[in-house]
Amino acid sequence: MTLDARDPPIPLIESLDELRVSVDRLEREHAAKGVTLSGRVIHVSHYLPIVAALNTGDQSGVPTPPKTPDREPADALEGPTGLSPIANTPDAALALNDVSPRWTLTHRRGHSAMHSGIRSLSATHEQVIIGWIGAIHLHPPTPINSELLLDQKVANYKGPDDALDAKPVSYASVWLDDATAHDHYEGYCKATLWPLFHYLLWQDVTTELPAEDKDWNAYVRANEAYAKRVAEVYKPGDLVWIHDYHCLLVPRFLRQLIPDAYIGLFVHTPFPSSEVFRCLPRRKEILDGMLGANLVCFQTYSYARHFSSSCVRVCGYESAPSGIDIQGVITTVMHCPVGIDAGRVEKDSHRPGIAPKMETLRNLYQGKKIIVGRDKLDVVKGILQKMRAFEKFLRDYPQWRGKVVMIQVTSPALSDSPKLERQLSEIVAHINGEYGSLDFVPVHHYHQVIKKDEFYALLSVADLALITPLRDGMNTTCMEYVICQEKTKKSPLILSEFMGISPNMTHALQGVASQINYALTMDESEKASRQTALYDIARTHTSHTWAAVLLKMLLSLIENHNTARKTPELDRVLLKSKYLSAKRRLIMLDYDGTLTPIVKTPSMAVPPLPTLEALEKLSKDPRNIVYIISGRDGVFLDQHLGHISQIGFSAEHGCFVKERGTSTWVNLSEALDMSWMSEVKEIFEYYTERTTGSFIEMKKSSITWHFRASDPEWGLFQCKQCLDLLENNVAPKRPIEVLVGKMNLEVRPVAINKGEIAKRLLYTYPDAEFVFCAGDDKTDEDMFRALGTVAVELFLSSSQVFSTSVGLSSKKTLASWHVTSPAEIVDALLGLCNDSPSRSNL
Ligand SMILES: O=P(O)(O)OC[C@H]1O[C@H](O[C@H]2O[C@H](CO)[C@@H](O)[C@H](O)[C@H]2O)[C@H](O)[C@@H](O)[C@@H]1O
Repeated sequence: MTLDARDPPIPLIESLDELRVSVDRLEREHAAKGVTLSGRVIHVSHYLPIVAALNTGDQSGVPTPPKTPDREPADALEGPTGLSPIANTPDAALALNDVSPRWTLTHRRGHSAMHSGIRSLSATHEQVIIGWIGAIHLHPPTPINSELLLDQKVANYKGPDDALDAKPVSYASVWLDDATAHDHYEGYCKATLWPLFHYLLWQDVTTELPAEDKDWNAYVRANEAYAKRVAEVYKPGDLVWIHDYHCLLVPRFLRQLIPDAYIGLFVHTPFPSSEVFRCLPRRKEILDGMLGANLVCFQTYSYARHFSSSCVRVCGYESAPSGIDIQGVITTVMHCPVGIDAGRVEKDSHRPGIAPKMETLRNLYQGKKIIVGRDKLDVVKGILQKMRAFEKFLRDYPQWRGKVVMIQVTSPALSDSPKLERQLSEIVAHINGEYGSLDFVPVHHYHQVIKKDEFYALLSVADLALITPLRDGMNTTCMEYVICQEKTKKSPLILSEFMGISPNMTHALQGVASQINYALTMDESEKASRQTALYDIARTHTSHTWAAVLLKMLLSLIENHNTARKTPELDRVLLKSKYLSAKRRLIMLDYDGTLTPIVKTPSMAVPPLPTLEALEKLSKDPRNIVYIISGRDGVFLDQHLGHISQIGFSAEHGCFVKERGTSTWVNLSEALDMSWMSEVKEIFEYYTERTTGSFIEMKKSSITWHFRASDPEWGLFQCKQCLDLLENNVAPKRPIEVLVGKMNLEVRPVAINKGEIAKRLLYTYPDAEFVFCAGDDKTDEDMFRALGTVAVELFLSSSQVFSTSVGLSSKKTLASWHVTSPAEIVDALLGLCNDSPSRSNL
């Protein structure tokens, strides 16, 4: 099978030393520009790497380690960070931490790649690690109320390797009540998000639908608690990295608490195709939660692409070259695969205890080829399918019968699946019955947590590793295998193509039954060359380089983040006071997206009642000159607003004008060359035929091609093609300007724009002492630009001119003020003409 061509392997990255130099350089550059950075990184993940137990008196009670959360099987061992085994015993932890004898803090296993990456940053940065401490194990079970005490203990916790860090690491726990913790993790995370993110729609994993609302509410509560905890420890200039699918709403909640925080989100799981993701009832909330981050990063390009595509398709957001654009605010979307602590694994794989275990295994399976597999007993790991493939191999290649053993280790998953266990036992028994004999057993299945030495011994003696999950965010076992094989057999590796690691491990084999035969008969030189390539990847793409890349990426975005001008929110008190003191007021208003919200079909964008009320009231005041300056044609404006006789109109981006109190439209484009219209129409027709849902809006002097109702990605792609054609082949020869609007492309004469109309009005009413001009899209920027120049000529001070953009404060605009919705514009207008105080005065 071939790889998805769109999912390229990650090119070789900078070495860890080079990355650290780049990070240091970026920080110096920021400092030189006056950007405050604290030199501290806050990491947020579901669990702290700590287990707490309270010994309530019965000394016989020893805390049992909690079940490992959903991570690669290697994590269920002692962890490839190579933690000293002594630290994993409560007594040792007491000695290490010097805590009250009642509390025992021990190292939590799991997420080893993430934690070793995080820890590696301590070489250069101070760090705070925030997470849930987990359920407290009481011996004997007793009610407790010792959170405060435990909080201090956690803050001062020293992990097994913390003493080696150049910069301090501290810990802060998030407190979740039992119901929230349970429904957040076992509920929304494991029963809803996990299956969906691994392409298992819920009916495949359970006969009952997940308790959607209860679990969702707990997910929200838990995510709020994580965000609050970050806010409590946050110092200006901290970089915040939030990890994984348990915390997808934390970026948004944190953004609300600390608007200027530098936030990164790393998703360790797969992110499914938008067609699957859109099945999630809370899809929009999840995406909005994630988009609170400045940077969202995934393991692979495919996952990043699926995420961007979901933002476009589910939320209707725009895709920008580097990420997702929500009204001018960009969330950058990147990918960077996590690796392992290769140096540590290398060292650990040569521990003295391993060689005798390898010898034992060799003697046990003398003369046989050994295939190894180790997976969590989780349906997404595809163990049944792997067994079926092994059976097919024995069926198709009878010459191997009696000569190959498959050693499959499964570690317990979070929640037991008796059905899966039974099915696995059945298929193992079937293969052994069919292809085994009294003195030969082809499949050896061990369902247990094996010791790291045993695991590394197994990986080292193997002739082939078979790692074939149905879906896996990354999978680091294969990297450990490659490291273990370097000094032993250089045996090949078969990987499923549905793993995050696969695009990077291009020298592994894909496919199963026939590839087992191929791998077992591979000559030594091919084995060696494949191993060299795989080893190179495992050694260079480590958990340490991953963490350094994350830091570098977030630091690289800070410049944009800081230099992006924030447009202040419209000051309604100032607006009203300037309005009241002016004897003459000029009010220029765009229509779509300013006086009425953007809707799917242009004809549905009728003015809401408050808009009509505001326009009627404003235009009745003889001191007010009110104009609508729109891209719409005169017919539409007449139909919906024509009855308000004291309003003046400009239609089709300035091509037509209807003065106040008159009923005649004056065509300002009459003298212009309009021969381009048929050519542009033909081009738009070409694209309409090929873009389902798109249509052309023909006006008298301008043409608009709409694609809002089309497939969003195809529509945007076609729009870019069409824009390219118009700009490069038509615009250079014809007197036109091509405008990129809101899900549309517009073409109008180059000589006329909304800015010209705004200038005209400013010169016509030079006695205006108050100017309010509002718009939402790029064509309205022409008005704001004109205001900037003409206001100076007319001696209008900046406090008299209220150019107002509808959009977020970080949207790029020439306007001086912003509001976030058309409703706020209308509310501000009503606030001006009503005697009652405006909303902001209340
Ligand atoms: O200058 P404006 O008053 O803002 O008008 C700009 C264009 O607006 C209309 O299209 C946009 O609004 C539609 C209704 O909300 C929406 O369906 C469409 O996707 C938007 O592009 C209008 O149809 C165009 O003629 C105007 O030029």
